[in-house]
Amino acid sequence: MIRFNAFEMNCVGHQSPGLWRHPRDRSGDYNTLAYWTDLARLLERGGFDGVFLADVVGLYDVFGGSPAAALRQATQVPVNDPLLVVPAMAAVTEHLGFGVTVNLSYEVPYLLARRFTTLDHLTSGRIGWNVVTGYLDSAARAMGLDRQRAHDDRYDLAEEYMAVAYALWEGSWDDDAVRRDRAAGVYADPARVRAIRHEGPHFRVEGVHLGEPSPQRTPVIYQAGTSPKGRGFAARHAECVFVSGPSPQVIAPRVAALRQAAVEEGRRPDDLLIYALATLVVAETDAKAQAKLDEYRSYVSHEGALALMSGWTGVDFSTLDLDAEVRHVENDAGRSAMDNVTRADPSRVWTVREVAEHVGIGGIGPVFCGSPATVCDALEAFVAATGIDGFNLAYAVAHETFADIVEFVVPELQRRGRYPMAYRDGPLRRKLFGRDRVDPAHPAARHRSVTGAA
Ligand SMILES: Cc1cc2nc3c(=O)[nH]c(=O)nc-3n(C[C@H](O)[C@H](O)[C@H](O)COP(=O)(O)O)c2cc1C
Repeated sequence: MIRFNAFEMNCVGHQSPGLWRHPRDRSGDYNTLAYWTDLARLLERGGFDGVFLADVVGLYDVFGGSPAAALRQATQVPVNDPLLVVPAMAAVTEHLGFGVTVNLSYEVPYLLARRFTTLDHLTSGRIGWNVVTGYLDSAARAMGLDRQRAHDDRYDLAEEYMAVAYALWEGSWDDDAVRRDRAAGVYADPARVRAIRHEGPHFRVEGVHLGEPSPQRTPVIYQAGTSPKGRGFAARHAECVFVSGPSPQVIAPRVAALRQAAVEEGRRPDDLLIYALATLVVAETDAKAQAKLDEYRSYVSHEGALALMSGWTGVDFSTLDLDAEVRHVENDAGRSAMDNVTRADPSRVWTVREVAEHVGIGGIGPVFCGSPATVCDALEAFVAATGIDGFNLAYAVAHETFADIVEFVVPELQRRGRYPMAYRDGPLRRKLFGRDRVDPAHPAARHRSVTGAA
């Protein structure tokens, strides 16, 4: 089976800088409820596993040393809170999952754990957390730091953060703690609820989790870092992993390394569902699809694309000649973004111009363009070449790109027996993995048997 996620963000244009100017693009309506409820209904009609909401808490101000280009081009700014649109989407759907990005570097674990518990209740167990640590110094400065933590230290902090969150979700309330016994006048049995006690280098927490047990308790954990340190984190914690790169040559070794790392952590290779970034431009015929893509491309903003790339990599692309070759640099921004256009595929050399053109539609992932048959052939070939489980689909034009996928691609994949015909019932984790609670081999499960009363 090939699985689909929709890649979205509570902002304008997300991964296709400049296309907000397209006359049919709706992403400028991101600050209305109808934008999100229409999207949710559409994706559920197409049997998508979920909508994955990206987020950043800073501005893309690396390009030209200022946020001017990002602001001009709506390069992931303005950006609203991703968690707050989830209840509206949940209210109009029954099955769609919600993988929501929250950067833990600037959130208190005790409060964030409660927000996820709240959403797990309100979505009937359809919430997931894309755990990120950020890559923008602008975010760190806005939060009172001089710069962000060093790359690998961010993952160390994340490791401790997860232990606190798991203890709150899994260890504070027993399964039978909530009695709701009207006759006895007992809502919750105090003997079955306890404070978690954590003391580590970054966090000291003593407290009872504020929310009562939700359907999944721990949200489905998503992760998207593929540096060696990021991969280790994913191998321990992630249930779903998002990878991105321009070609199977870049993606395949990352997928193999992730599954191998999961095995080294005592998990099974298929305990990870891996989704690769891609954008599909599809129409009745190859010629019509190509015409559509050409028209989309005429709206691409190169400045916006390079502002994005500069933010992801921490390298100011405005200082480079458009025809210069992109060379590898290591710094404290994201590592995989730079690798994608440098050392991940030594057979391919990228100029700055080529990066701008490529990133302009759907970010750093590939664009598959053509008739339903052509696109489905390409998707099947990509899966066979990489070992991924599905695609994290970006849009060129909101919501037209997803509407085309639901109309053209999903039925063709179903006809080929490569796409689910219906959702499974139950929480997101049951739909994806056949169980409501984390697998016993997952580190969250270790926090289940805490003893001692509050
Ligand atoms: C498909 C995809 C989506 C991502 N979404 C976000 C996001 O929404 N917010 C964020 O701060 N980082 C996001 N990231 C960045 C990762 O969380 C991570 O910081 C980045 O890939 C660098 O990690 P690495 O150096 O371990 O590779 C995303 C990465 C990928 C591949």
